[in-house]
Amino acid sequence: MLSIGLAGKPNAGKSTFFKAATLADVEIANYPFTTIDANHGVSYVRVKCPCVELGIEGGCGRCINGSRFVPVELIDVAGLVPDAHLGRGLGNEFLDSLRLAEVVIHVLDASGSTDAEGNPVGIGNYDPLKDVEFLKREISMWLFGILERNWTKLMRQYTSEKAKPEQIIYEQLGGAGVSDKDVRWALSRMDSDPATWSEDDLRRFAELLRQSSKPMIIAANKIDLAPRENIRRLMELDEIVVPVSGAAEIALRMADKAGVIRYLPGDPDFEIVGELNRAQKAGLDKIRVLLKEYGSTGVQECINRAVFDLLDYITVYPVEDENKFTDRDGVVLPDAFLMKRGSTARDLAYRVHTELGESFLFAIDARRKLRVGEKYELKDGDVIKIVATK
Ligand SMILES: Nc1nc2c(ncn2[C@@H]2O[C@H](COP(=O)(O)OP(=O)(O)OP(=O)(O)O)[C@@H](O)[C@H]2O)c(=O)[nH]1
Ligand SMILES: [Mg+2]
Repeated sequence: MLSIGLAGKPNAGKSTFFKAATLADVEIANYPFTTIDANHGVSYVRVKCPCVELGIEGGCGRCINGSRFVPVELIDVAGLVPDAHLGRGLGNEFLDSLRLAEVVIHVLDASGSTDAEGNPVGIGNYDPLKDVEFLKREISMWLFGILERNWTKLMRQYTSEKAKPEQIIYEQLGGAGVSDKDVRWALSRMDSDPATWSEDDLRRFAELLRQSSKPMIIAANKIDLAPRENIRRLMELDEIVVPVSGAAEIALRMADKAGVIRYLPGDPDFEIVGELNRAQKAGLDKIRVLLKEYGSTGVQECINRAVFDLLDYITVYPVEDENKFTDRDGVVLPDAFLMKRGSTARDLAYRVHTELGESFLFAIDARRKLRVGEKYELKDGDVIKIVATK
């Protein structure tokens, strides 16, 4: 499953975001290092279900009013402080939790109520813009550290055994979730032979690897507390910044679960359907004002943008019957798969089952009832039947 890391300084609201997005019961508190061991959980991207466009009567049964939720893994990492890569605040161990993450949501306390180390200082007493860059540096220096440890040996291997540098570097970084494509891309951006690199060159290379292997989106969290000026300044940055209130999302999801409101993650509003006491009503009224101003709580938007904008994934729907859009048992649109843009019909076959990939003959684009070959590039929302020899 695709993995998304939640990272940032202590007390920024990572576990709150995690709880909001997974409804897992995790510890949340207003002091640094509440989380020590990373939390892993399942959250979802929200997509438009094809059953609406396909005119399937009564819907498909797998979506809620045309919104389909496709699972992704979320990792709530312990708080990172500046110089974490040198081991400060157990930083190295904490950074290791990001190994599996393909993309990072940088949870940032936009209210300015916590300092660089996550200590509470009162709203507006810290400039959140100061936190924007530090996480990139920590992650790239962590990658640098992994490379530097064996660099001399690696380069000796490269020059004496004439091994390919991309292979050697990839193997060294394999466990850090860096792909061979990331390594090739970063190498292509360097203008000299790795054997001649200075320490600064290696640092620059590590930052390129970071950009490629752990792209980042900023969740400007605690918008319910934040001075508007902070949000405005963050939004002006040359970064993807999403205004977020993890706390508001938890309140809405819990109220929905309790049956007092109707709310779907990512919705711009909610409907009150149950009995509320005065305090609950006041709390929800406040959240409604926030939703009006920002469009949503931002939690779902962060997850969606991380997966679709940064990682460039698409959603495809394999079926067995191209006319009824069902599987063998008659279930309509049974599965939704997240795949990298550029994936082919054959890649989808492999994804469904290795055997299906191996015995692939052709595929049928079920929307157009059109036969396509193995190299057919899948499009977002495609409904595909695979035809194989077995
Ligand atoms: N008002 C408000 N408070 C929030 C929000 N998100 C988190 N908080 C509060 O911020 C504090 C820290 O939240 P956590 O989720 O524990 O933060 P963390 O980043 O996981 O912290 P560590 O595990 O210590 O690194 C808690 O008091 C939360 O209630 C938010 O959107 N709005
Ligand atoms: Mg935490």
